[in-house]
Amino acid sequence: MSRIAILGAGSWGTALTLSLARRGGHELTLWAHSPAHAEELAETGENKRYLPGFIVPADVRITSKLQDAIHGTSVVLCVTPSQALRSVMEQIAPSLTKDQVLLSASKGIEEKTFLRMSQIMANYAPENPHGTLGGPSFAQEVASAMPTAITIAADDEQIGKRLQDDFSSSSLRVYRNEDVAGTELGGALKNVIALAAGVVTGLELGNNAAAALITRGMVEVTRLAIACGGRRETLSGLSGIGDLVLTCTGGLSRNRTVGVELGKGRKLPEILESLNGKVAEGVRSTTAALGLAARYGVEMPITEQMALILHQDKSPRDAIRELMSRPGRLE
Ligand SMILES: NC(=O)C1=CN([C@@H]2O[C@H](COP(=O)(O)OP(=O)(O)OC[C@H]3O[C@@H](n4cnc5c(N)ncnc54)[C@H](O)[C@@H]3O)[C@@H](O)[C@H]2O)C=CC1
Ligand SMILES: O=C(CO)COP(=O)(O)O
Repeated sequence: MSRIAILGAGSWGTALTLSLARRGGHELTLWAHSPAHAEELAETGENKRYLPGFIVPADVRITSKLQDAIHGTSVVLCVTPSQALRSVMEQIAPSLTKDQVLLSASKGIEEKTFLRMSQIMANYAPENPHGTLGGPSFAQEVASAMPTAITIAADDEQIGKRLQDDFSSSSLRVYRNEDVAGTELGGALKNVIALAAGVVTGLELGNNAAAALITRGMVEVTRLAIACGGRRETLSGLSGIGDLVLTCTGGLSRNRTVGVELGKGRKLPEILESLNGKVAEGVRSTTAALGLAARYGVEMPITEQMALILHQDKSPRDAIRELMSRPGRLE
């Protein structure tokens, strides 16, 4: 049995809580950022705002107090939006004991520092074991117990095996690897490409264009991940091509949806407003991805055009035209 704190009661934190509860054998605490949200969750069991239609079992403890949430747990699962992880780590670091495993399930890169989630966790808790959870996994489908395969990466093999066992169930198949950097970057960078795939769909450019975008997107994601220390095999796996395909083609993706709306000509602030507090990580990870690309001298033409659309109001049609008119090159 593990005592697990789930930090983040958005759709993914809630879906993982439901999945862990269904597996059974754990003591679970779910932390919600807002006290009002925690109160509503504790009272009704339903996460009406972020994952309506599912009931969190009554034996899952709900709290809005971070110290209470992590106290006495063996695993601390961080599932906040990426840009909020630093603030959570700052608050919990003084109370952590060295044996508590820190596992991130967020998919983003910190905007100002270009750091991955595990690097932020290691900054605040260098002696704690840590890992990351990735792979193609829409929260609604996991919450519905639809068959899903994910991957958990941890540098320490024994920790990885323990986490694999903790999360595995009849509807959640968990693979394992030791490439934390590759797994995190696969998850974060696919969001940028999903925005671009959405743009292509919103512009009604056809299936050929979408397939080209996904394929060339994968090339630049892989290039950067490898430059940052990731392994090519990881990018060919669930947290690379698996998550990229899901997010670029699945109607449930928030990132793809933002791209579709941009392609249709709507403006970013208005689109973000209509997400009603739900996070589309790619919007802020695009800048960080470009920062990393510059640091490592990696070419990322799709990411570059996506940044111009998002942050400099470039017309999506002009961005695609520019991608199409790049000089011919070897594949
Ligand atoms: N929803 C999904 O299907 C999946 C999401 N993820 C990742 O999980 C992470 C969390 O996303 P979702 O659960 O989808 O979020 P969401 O979009 O459902 O909800 C946003 C969450 O952020 C919280 N929040 C807002 N400001 C905060 C702050 N300052 N500090 C802490 N929390 C704050 C809100 O209370 C809410 O719980 C993201 O990195 C996302 O990429 C990963 C796999 C699947
Ligand atoms: O990461 C996801 C599925 O694996 C969810 O993607 P979105 O954040 O685009 O909804």
